[in-house]
Amino acid sequence: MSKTIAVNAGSSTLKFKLFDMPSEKVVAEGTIERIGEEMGHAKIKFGDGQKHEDEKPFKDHGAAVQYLLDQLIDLKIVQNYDEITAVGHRVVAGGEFFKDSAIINDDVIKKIDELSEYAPLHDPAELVGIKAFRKVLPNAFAVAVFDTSFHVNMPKKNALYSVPYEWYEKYGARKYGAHGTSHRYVAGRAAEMLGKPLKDLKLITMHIGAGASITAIKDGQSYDTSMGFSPLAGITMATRSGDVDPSLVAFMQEKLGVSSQKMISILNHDSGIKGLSGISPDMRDILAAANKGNKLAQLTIDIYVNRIVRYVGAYIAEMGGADAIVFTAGVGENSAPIRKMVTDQLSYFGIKIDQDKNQCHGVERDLSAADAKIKTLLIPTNEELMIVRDIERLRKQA
Ligand SMILES: Nc1ncnc2c1ncn2[C@@H]1O[C@H](COP(=O)(O)OP(=O)(O)O)[C@@H](O)[C@H]1O
Ligand SMILES: CC(=O)OP(=O)(O)O
Ligand SMILES: [Mg+2]
Repeated sequence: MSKTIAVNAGSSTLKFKLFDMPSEKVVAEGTIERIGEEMGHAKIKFGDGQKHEDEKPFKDHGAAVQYLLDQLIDLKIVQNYDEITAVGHRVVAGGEFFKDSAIINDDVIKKIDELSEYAPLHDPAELVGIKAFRKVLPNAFAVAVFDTSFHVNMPKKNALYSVPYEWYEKYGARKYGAHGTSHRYVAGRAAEMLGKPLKDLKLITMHIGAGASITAIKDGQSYDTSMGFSPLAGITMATRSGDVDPSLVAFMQEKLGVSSQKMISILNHDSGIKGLSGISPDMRDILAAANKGNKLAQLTIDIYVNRIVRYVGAYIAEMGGADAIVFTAGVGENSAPIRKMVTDQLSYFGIKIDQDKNQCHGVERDLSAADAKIKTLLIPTNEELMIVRDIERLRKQA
């Protein structure tokens, strides 16, 4: 039996799933969290319910990938790397070039490298993973699955900025969005849960993790999304600001006497939940601090919830209604209080959850109250499964 590994590098995490193929049975999976922070955490599940955990710093994604490769052998998850015959990598920015997943070769690597400026927090880290796996698995069938592919055909009226049109023609200045693999997966699951074809549904999928984006899905396709030219735009994130007035950026750049590159770095790394609260980029810490009466933590939560509500409201208007909203990713899957705050504020639209059903995390569940007009679904994302399915699809075509 051959094995396929899906590698998913997020801004603060490295996740993997190892599948037995063709059964798609997950034989090992793990997450390395809090990469780049003072203390990191690794969790690997494998075998018959065996678990391995480590509390140690991972200075960057390179360290995390090396750790993962070492553990595959040390924990005897595989005897030999050759057992893994296919590998899929999540890549955030594929620009307009990658309209679909792609078989990795030197040209594809070069192109991803070129596109890195569109997603500086992600693509370089993902390239580290691609190259490290290529070294130990030189013969594996390797595929890159792009976050942006799902959004690439969104209507131009939603993708373009109100700036000189030639910026788009000459430089590709448009909204690319991200998390497409996740939005695509949860939309498909939502259609199954609702028992209707995806193309007949209007959905709003809220991928709220360390990075976060909200997507309006209509006719089975991405119709609009909150991330922009890069994953810096949209709602408040762990360390990313989300939308800000560009004039403020220029103003602050002058006040702080920093370069535009430094300014973008501050907006990417030192803003969002972390910058507002001064406590932590992690919503768990902010909720705990707010519970103890920390006012800035409470304000951070209020801003965070407001941005989500703002986009959901906008997308209901843009699509002329919605059948369901979907919570997914780290915060969406695990935080009942955030789900409650968001849905409470959306009650005007007939969004209403059952508070008992909401007391759960990480399970697929319809959270809607009996009299809700728009359904609220909780759907744990599974980008890795989508990656594995894309690998199989491309393998058949190859
Ligand atoms: N129980 C929880 N309550 C609130 N937030 C949580 C909880 N569990 C995880 N999170 C949040 O999820 C984030 C990670 O989301 P995830 O989607 O896994 O990350 P990434 O964006 O790196 O893929 C963490 O930064 C943390 O803020
Ligand atoms: C694009 C993006 O923000 O990804 P992540 O949420 O994994 O950081
Ligand atoms: Mg992620």
